[in-house]
Amino acid sequence: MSAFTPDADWLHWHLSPKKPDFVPPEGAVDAHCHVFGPGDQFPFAPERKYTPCDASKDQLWALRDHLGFSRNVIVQATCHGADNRALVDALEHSGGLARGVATVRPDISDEELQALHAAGVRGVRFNFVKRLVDALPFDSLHTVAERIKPLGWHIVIYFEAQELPELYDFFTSLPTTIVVDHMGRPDVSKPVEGEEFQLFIRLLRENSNFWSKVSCPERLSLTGPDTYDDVVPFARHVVEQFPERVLWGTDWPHPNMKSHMPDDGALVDMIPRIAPTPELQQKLLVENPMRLYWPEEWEAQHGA
Ligand SMILES: O=C(O)/C=C(\CC(=O)C(=O)O)C(=O)O
Repeated sequence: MSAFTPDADWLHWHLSPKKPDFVPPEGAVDAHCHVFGPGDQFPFAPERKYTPCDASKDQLWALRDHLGFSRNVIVQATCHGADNRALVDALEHSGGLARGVATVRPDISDEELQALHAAGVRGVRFNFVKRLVDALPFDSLHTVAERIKPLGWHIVIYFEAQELPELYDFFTSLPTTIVVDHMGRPDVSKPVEGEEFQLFIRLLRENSNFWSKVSCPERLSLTGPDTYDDVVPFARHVVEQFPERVLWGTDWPHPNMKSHMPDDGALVDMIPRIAPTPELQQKLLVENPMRLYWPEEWEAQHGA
């Protein structure tokens, strides 16, 4: 039993997701997911803005296998703050099949950075979503960026589309590969060719170090929890325009979902709708995440 009580409106992840009709290619990577707690072993951060249920590494591995995936990229969520112990524990018990994206403070020691790298961390996350976190000042984030660049790490950024204009110049000043969570959370009531989403497309087009996850239709859709039809054009546009720089993830255990809880198997079945050819699926699910998170292994198998 966890030492923490989930928020009263917390939705638990889907306990019996369908077996996907879509069979992912061999070596497919779930490139955005989380582990939470268990709270009595890995306490949630005092500064958190939500309290989740526990969601263990073993439950994540079971979902991976059920969906037909082979590897995970586990992303530190704000409920754990800069305490990466639950993440590191999962990485150290993954048999090399998981990599991590941590949250670190500017004053982290070199020894702590090296230990995170040894565990399998390959990036840090900058979260700007106000309901989740009070973001650090730009100069502090620049300090983190300069500290992690020598390790070859990248930076995952999470923001809402309406904030992109004010964040744009800061983002393009960062010195590493940048991965945008969930396409920058577009307002899908607006057109793909509209000003708001085209600013995001310009960010990717004019900056070859920028990647995007085409995940989380369940967070973005206004048409409800069946097919997320209104999100498909946005994700498909990004995949077709930037096939070498896209990633996909389940976002299990789907923190802070309020309207419904998606079936992870149904999320997998959306992949052919946003990546309609085997070549695009191979890049999205295997080549791109392997190049970013397991580059040595990928280059050993396929050349640089
Ligand atoms: O899990 C996600 O990608 C999205 C989240 C949670 C999150 O990012 C966090 O807690 O760090 C959200 O929109 O509430």
